[in-house]
Amino acid sequence: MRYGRPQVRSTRSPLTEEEKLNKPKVTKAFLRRILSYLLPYWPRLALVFAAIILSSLLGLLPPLLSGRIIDDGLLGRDFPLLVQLILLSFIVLIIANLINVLENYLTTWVAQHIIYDMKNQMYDHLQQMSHRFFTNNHQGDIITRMTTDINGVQSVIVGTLTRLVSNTIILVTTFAALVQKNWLLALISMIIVPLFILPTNQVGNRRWSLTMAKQEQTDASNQLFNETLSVSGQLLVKLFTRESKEYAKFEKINREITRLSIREILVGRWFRVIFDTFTNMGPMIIYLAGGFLMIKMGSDLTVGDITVVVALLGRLYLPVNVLLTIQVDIIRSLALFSRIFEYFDIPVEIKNSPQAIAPKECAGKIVFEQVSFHYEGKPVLKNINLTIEKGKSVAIVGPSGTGKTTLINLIPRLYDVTGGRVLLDGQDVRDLDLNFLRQNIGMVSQDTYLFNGTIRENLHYANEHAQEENLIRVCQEANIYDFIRTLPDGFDTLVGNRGLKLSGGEKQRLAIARVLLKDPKVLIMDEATSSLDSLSESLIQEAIEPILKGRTSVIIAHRLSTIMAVDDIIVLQEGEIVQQGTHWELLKEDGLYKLLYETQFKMALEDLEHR
Ligand SMILES: Nc1ncnc2c1ncn2[C@@H]1O[C@H](COP(=O)(O)OP(=O)(O)OP(=O)(O)O)[C@@H](O)[C@H]1O
Repeated sequence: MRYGRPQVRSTRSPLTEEEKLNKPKVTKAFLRRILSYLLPYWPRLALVFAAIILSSLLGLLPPLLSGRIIDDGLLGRDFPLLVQLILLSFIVLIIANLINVLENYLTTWVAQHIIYDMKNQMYDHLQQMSHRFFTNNHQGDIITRMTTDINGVQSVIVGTLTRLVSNTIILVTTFAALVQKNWLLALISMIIVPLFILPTNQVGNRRWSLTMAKQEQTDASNQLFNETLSVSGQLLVKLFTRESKEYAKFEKINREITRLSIREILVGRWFRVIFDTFTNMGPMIIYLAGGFLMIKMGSDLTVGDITVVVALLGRLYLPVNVLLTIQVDIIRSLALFSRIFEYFDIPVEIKNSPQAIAPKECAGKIVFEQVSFHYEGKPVLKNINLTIEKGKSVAIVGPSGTGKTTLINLIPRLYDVTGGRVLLDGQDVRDLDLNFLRQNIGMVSQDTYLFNGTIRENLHYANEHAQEENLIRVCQEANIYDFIRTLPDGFDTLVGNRGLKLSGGEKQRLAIARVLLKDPKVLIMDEATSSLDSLSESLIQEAIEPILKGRTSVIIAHRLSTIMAVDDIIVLQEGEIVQQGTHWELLKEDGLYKLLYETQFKMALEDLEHR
C-alpha cells in the first residue's frame, strides 16, 4: 500500500480495475460487523435520519409555496396573504437549516466516536502483535492503517451514508410532489436525466487517472522527505554534499504535482458548462411544455403550478447526479472497512495460554530442551540442549548469522520455538503468564533504543515509581552517573531523537542502568560490536559486573573481558552448539572457539591495550 493515499475518494471517480477485482465480499456477517460499530450510537443515528427526513420535507415547502405566492398572492392581488406566505417560507427555511446544523453535529459526533473506538481497538490489537509482525511489516503501512484508513470512516458516515439517505429522500419526495402537481410535466422533467450519465462517467475516469498520477508523485515526495529529512538521511546528504541534487529531485516532483493539481481541479469544466446549460434549460422546457398545455390544450394548469414545477426541478437534478455515482463510494467504503477488519483479524501469534501460570517467585533457571527454530521454513537453530542454573552466567559466541540473537529471543517469547521446549524454573515458557515472564527478564539489545524524552523518563520506563535515590544508585552502578551530573539539566536532559544526543557508549550505559532499575531475575544482553574508545569500553565493562551479580545472565559476547567474567561459554555454529566450557577449557580444545579467540577476541584485546 502507498503511504498517505486518500481512502475515500471523490464521488466522481469511478472504480479502478484493481478496485473492481478486489471488491469486498459483502456477506451478512460483514455487514453485521460494520453495523456493530454503529449500533452503540443508534439513538443518535436515529435522530440523524429523522433530521434528514424532516429537513428534506421542509425543503419542499418553499417551492410548493411559490405556487400559492404567485397564484393567490400576486395574481390574486392579496398583499397580506403574500406577506404571510413569504414569512412562512422564510421560517421554514430557517428551521430546515437549523436542523441541518444539528444533523451535521450529530453525524460528526457519531463518526468521530466510531473512529475513537476503532483506533483504540486497533492500537490494543497491534500491541499484541508478535515481534515477527513488526519485523515483517512496513512501519508506514501500520501507521496508514491506524490513521488514514480509520480516519476514512468519517467520510463514510458523514459523506456516503448521509448523502445516500438524504439524496434518496430528496429525490423521492421531490418527484412525488412533481407527479402530484402534474404527472406529464414530471415526466418531461426527467427527460434530460440520461444526458448526465455519460459525461459524469467520462469526467470521472479522467479525474481518476489524474488523481492516481498525482498520488504517485505525492508518494515519491513523501519518500524523499522520509529519506532525506530524517536524522541519518540528512547526515548522508551532508557528508556526500548531495543538497543541490536532492533539491533538484524535489523541485521536479513538486512541479509535476503542481501541474497535475491544476489539471485535476479544472477537469470537467466543459462538462460543468454543459451540465449547467441543460439544468438551466430545464425550466425553459417546462415553461414551453406547461405553456403548451395551458394555452393550446386548455389544461387547468396555473402559472403558479408551472412555477412550482420549475422550482422543484432544482431539487431534482442534484440528487440524481449524486446517486448516479454513489455506488462507487459505497464500494469504496466497504473496501475501507474490509481493510480495517483484515488487520483486526490477524491472529495474535504469541499469547497467554488459557491456563497460564504466574508463579509467586522466579528463581531464574533456564533450560533449552531439544530446541529447534526456523523462520518461514529457513532452519536457524537445531537441537539445542542447554541448562543455565539460577544465578549463573553464560556467554554465547559464534560467527555472524549463526542464530545467537534468535536463541536469546526465544527466552522472553519474542518468537516461539518450532520444536522442543524452553523452560524457566521447570515450566515451559509457553505455559507461563506473559507478563510474569517478561517482568522477570531484562534485555539490553545491541541497538539501544531510547525514547525522545528526558533521561529520567527513559529510566522510569523500567519502573515508573522509582525514587531519585534509586535512579542515582543504578546510574552509579552502570557508570553513567558522573556523566549525568555534568549535564546542566541532569536527569532532566533531553536525549534527542532515538537518544542521538548521547554517544554510543553513554546510551549503552543508560540502557544498562534502565535494566538494573527493573532488577530482573534473568538478564539477556546482546553486547554491542561497535568499537568504543578505551574509556567507554572500560566503563561499560565495569557496568556489566553488577548486572551479573545475583541473576541468571545470557550474554551474546564480543569482548574478552565478558567471556572471562562468565561461568560458561557456548560456541554456536550454524545453529548448533559445537563447544561448551570455560575460557581456559575451550582454549585447550582445537575448535572454533580457539579460532574465534585468535581472530577476534585476542585482537580486540590487543587493540584496546594499544590505545
Ligand atoms: N526475522 C527474520 N526472518 C527471517 N530470517 C531471519 C530473521 N532474523 C534473522 N534471520 C536469519 O536467521 C539467521 C540467524 O540470525 P541471528 O540474528 O540469530 O544471527 P546472529 O548469530 O545473532 O548474527 P549476528 O552476530 O550477526 O547478530 C541469519 O541467517 C538471519 O539472516
